[in-house]
Amino acid sequence: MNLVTAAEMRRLEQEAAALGVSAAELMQRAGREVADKLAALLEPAAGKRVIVLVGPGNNGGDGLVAARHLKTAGALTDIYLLSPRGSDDIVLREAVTAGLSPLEARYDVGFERLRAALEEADVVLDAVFGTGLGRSISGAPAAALALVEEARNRRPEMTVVALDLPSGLDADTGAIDPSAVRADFTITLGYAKRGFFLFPGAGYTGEILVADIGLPEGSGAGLNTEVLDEHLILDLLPDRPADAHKGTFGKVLVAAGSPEYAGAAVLACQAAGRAGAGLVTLAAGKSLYPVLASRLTETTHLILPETADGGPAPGAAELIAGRLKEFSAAVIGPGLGQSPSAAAFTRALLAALSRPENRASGFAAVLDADALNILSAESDWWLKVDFPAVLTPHPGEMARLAGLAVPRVQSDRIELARRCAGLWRQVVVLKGAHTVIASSDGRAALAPNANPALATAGTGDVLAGIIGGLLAQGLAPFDAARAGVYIHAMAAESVRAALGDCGAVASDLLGHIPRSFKALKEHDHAACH
Ligand SMILES: NC(=O)C1=CN([C@@H]2O[C@H](COP(=O)(O)OP(=O)(O)OC[C@H]3O[C@@H](n4cnc5c(N)ncnc54)[C@H](O)[C@@H]3O)[C@@H](O)[C@H]2O)[C@H](O)CC1
Ligand SMILES: [K+]
Repeated sequence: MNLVTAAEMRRLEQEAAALGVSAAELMQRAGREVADKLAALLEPAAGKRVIVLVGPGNNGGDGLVAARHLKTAGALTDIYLLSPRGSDDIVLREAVTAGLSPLEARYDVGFERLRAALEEADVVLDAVFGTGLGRSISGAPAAALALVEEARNRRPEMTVVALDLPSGLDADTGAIDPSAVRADFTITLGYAKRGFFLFPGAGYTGEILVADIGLPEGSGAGLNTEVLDEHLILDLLPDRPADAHKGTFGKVLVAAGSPEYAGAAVLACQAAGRAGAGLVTLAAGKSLYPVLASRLTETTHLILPETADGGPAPGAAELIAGRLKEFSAAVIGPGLGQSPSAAAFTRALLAALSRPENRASGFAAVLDADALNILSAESDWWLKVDFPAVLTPHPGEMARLAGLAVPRVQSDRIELARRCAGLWRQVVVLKGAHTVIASSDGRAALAPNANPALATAGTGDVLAGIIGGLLAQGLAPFDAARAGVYIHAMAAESVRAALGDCGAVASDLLGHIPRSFKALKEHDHAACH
């Protein structure tokens, strides 16, 4: 599903106008679509009490058109003008002609009429501000939204529906005005807005419904930001031919683990296998072998010589380099640690991978965790990653890679990931609530959900393994990253459904990975038959 900024939405409206679909016509379609979707939510609409809060601009205009259609559908509809609208306002005149008597804030002393209406309302339709919000909300709009919040706290059965977006939510950044009211539903026009998938805004939309307002065919062609959905992911997943053998599904080399973080190697290897790789080989230090081998039944081992401190010895990377052509993918970093020996090993391994003669065609690697931290210690580090890679930083690792502070990373997640993917010429997976996946060609995708069950040690190792497993099966880096993030999120959702928000651990995800693939394919099968 494409996402837009406010400016992109305005451009689409202008393109529609150039094709003969006027703003007035778009408003009529928008209002009618909003009314239809709201009536479907209310089913039946007849007899339900709806109050439409109308702002000064086109968002308010949409609200007036919706109010008229809701009245026609039998809803007991009130319109409440937060600001005066011009006497030549066609949609206001149409509403009045249809028998709606607008209440006006300017005449409503102490907001008594609004308070009374809110005591009986089944639904509040928030048509105060949309993509034209330009400054902090104050005056009557702020007072009215505060009364909605109060009424909803008193009467939780009252439903708040945002028109296009919750008033006070920044369509581009997800920033929230203090007056913003959380919506139970957001009926958004044309395309969902980027701010719906950026916190704190992501916590204000409620369920998102997209209203088709008849933008011209292909209007989304120039858009470069999407939110992942199952149809997209299904198209990306590798085939599983019946006559397959383990070589069909590729071989992953995992360079991970250290005495302090042995579990990361276990999680990454198991996740790669669970994601469908044909064979997983773990390159880790000799002293770790007994522990890891006891935890990894299906994994084979490339045992590395060690230094006294338990890190990879010099020559360990060359040992791997000599076998690299056996592998279609690698996962480098989980639990490696940042000891001098681990740093030297990582740099040598990346240098070996940067020589094409060492790589199978189509090879790609996931660089995760300590591999990223070790890289970021060097200036122009991206010049040393001269092979296809998927970088999977969390915000702290991204900050170090980009040379920025974490708040700066978090304040501009989509565009920063996109810019860095272009500069570093790699796929960047910026993890966090609504993980961003950016490609060097300018495309960006967002994970559809934000799941606190993922905020625990080791889930990143699992994600790195899943992406490595998909790369091994021949997916291009951007495809493997998008599919991996989506499957990882699906697995987390089913873990949360089974275990709740607290107490799930990363290894709980593993069994849910194949189930997520299965659920996707069964859902597709059901949808097609
Ligand atoms: N997407 C589409 O194809 C269509 C969308 N429509 C709707 O248009 C709004 C955007 O309308 P716009 O008039 O640009 O702005 P708003 O209605 O969001 O804001 C109202 C108006 O208020 C002023 N303003 C801004 N911030 C404040 C503030 N804090 N306090 C007071 N006043 C403020 C400013 O002048 C704004 O212009 C979009 O969301 C859709 O709902 C089209 O109607 C149909 C096509
Ligand atoms: K709104």
